[in-house]
Amino acid sequence: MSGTEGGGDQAVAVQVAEEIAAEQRHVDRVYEELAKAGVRAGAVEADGLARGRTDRVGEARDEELTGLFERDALVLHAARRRHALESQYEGLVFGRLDLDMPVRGAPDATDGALEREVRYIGRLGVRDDQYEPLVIDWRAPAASPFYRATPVEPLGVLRRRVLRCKGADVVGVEDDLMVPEAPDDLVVVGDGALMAALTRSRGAQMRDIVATIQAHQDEAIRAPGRGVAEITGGPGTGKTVVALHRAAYLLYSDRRRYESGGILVVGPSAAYTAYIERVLPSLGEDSVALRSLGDVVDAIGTERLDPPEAAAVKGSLRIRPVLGRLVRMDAPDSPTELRVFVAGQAVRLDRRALEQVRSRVLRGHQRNLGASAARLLLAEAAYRQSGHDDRPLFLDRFADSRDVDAFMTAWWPQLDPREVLLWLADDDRRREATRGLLDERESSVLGESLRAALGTGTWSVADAALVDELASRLGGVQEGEREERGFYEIEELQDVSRFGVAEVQPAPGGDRAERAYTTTPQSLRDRLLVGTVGRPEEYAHVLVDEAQDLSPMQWRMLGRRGRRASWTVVGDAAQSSWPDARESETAREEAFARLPRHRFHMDTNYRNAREIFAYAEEFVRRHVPDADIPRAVRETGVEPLERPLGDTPDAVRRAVKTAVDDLLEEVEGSVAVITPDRWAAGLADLDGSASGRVRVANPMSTKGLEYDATVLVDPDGITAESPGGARVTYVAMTRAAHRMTVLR
Ligand SMILES: Nc1ncnc2c1ncn2[C@@H]1O[C@H](COP(=O)(O)OP(=O)(O)OP(=O)(O)O)[C@@H](O)[C@H]1O
Repeated sequence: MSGTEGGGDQAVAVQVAEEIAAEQRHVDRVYEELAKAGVRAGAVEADGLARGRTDRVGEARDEELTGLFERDALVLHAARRRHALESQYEGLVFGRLDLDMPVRGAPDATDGALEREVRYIGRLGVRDDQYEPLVIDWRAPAASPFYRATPVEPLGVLRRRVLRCKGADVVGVEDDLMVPEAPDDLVVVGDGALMAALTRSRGAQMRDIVATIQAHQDEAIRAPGRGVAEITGGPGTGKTVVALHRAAYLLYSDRRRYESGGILVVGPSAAYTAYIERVLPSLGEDSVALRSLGDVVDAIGTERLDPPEAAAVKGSLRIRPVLGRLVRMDAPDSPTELRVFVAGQAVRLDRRALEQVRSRVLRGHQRNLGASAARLLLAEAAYRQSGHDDRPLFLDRFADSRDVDAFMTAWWPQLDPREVLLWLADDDRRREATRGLLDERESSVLGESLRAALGTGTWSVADAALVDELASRLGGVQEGEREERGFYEIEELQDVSRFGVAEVQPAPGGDRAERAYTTTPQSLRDRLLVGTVGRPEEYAHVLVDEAQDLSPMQWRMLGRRGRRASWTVVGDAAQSSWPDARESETAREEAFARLPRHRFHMDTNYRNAREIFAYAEEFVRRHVPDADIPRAVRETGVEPLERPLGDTPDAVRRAVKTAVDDLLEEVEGSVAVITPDRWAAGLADLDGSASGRVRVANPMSTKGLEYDATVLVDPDGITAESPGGARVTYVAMTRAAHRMTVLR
């Protein structure tokens, strides 16, 4: 404790209580105003979000702010209705600045006249009836000294105070002094808010860090919206949490652009999206689309991972020409010649003639959009072959012919990209598609992986990018040309099985005329084809986390969603699990086109206690000499424990159980058992034990996550079985905040 002279603990406690009481009075006023604003806002809530756009820097003019605060109050009202703005530790108001600012309106700021100013900082801005600011949104320019001020460059700040609130109650204050001596009227209490935040136990979900953003993090958060912001740094340096705050900042700074254009946040797994999903709502923002990599493409949605060898083939750019061949192939059961009577004349076009027509059409059209062009070219070819003497008449009859209609349906069907991908499960087609492009082994691994999709009724995460690529080459399925499959007549249907449906149930609700139906897919194959793959939705901003793991094909998939977007890209090469970094880099550059780059490097590890990170550091230096090593800031005085693993499943289980029980005693929150697949089965039942505090996870699925404590099972086994080898083990070693036990 500093700034208090003499006096015992009791005197300090009294002082702290007084400070808390004073802050409580302000917080109470804020909530009162909010309640009033809520009533005022009711009528005009709808246009709240449409108002207010600020991209200015520096001091804002009052009139500008009025619009903003009003909007914020409205937005808050709406947000509260939706989420009741749940606040775990820091509430709506979390900060206070006491500044010495040049007297306003003074003829010359250099005359040294200063006046004291107090600003409260919160998740959203609130004004009173007189439009006096009660709380400033953390993203507003006027709030930036809260994050940027340092004792070296105080920016006018004397004291920065973090308020800890539970709901509407102030429960603590933590101060940082920015000047050598506190002025007499400013009390300074606490040990600093950052350490207090870092020592806390971690919940099941990531929290916002709005009260303790550090200056170098703030630079990345407030970086210009255009172009590509690249955030790099080692484990636990706050890359993810900073990127999420940046998304909230972008929405604030240019709401019109980012709210209507949309922000897409992509992470490695569903566990990751579940882990981060509360951060943005806690900042009052809920208009961001969170997706895992297996869930980016409509109608796919999967978490199943291919074996590493198959994932490597499917993720590489070398698969593109294979897909190119598929798009040109005959559909199964396609006719090999055209025989029709047109205008009294027999016509026959053989396979070669048909192929020529197809090639010409595909040069200028996507396949699903080329049927009309193909029909015109067929007509010309048929006319030439027929020797008919009246060209217009012949072409006219050809256009009207029912037989030609039937032929076209069979020869140029609308192709669902998923069905086309499944052609690779057929050995003959697969060989034809991969000949000279993939080696024997790669080709057969590819075939097996699609048979696995058919065998399980689920796509793999890598398949999503292939379906997306095929969809962009084939063009959207033209509904009019597709066989009618409307469910409006389904009640009359006796046999629905030919639609791939085993059971049809009227969905609850809705009147009869527009009643919807839920259907139970019939076979595993049909399950793969549920829904439709539409055009990719495009976004104004795309934020990619764990970017080092994206395959080149996945970069292309995201590129299609960000053709006009700005980007935030987060990653650490040393944690990469993708084998060919250079190929990935190429695809990534293509996605960013020529956008300007802004690079931010994070070098402080806020997650791992220093003792835990030292253990991981020693490991990674041996295996990845050029790893980006951050500096851990917090000590616990407790070294990671190393214990023997045992060599039978029973012995392993006993060792894990003991380690878990010990850790449950030592930490308050979560304990994860991170294990290679070979021991996973024997440990599965520990998952969810101790009232959900224990998690059993495989190393890949812990990417981006953190726990209070971890039991790292058989690190050598993890290295041996992961395609990313030691890099994946490094990920697993850097998940624990407070304690780690290693069984080897
Ligand atoms: N300024 C801060 N104040 C409080 N906590 C912070 C701060 N910066 C980061 N943290 C905490 O540090 C932890 C690690 O952050 P995060 O997961 O964003 O790191 P990361 O760089 O993405 O890690 P990794 O690459 O290992 O997944 C989180 O618990 C986060 O809340």
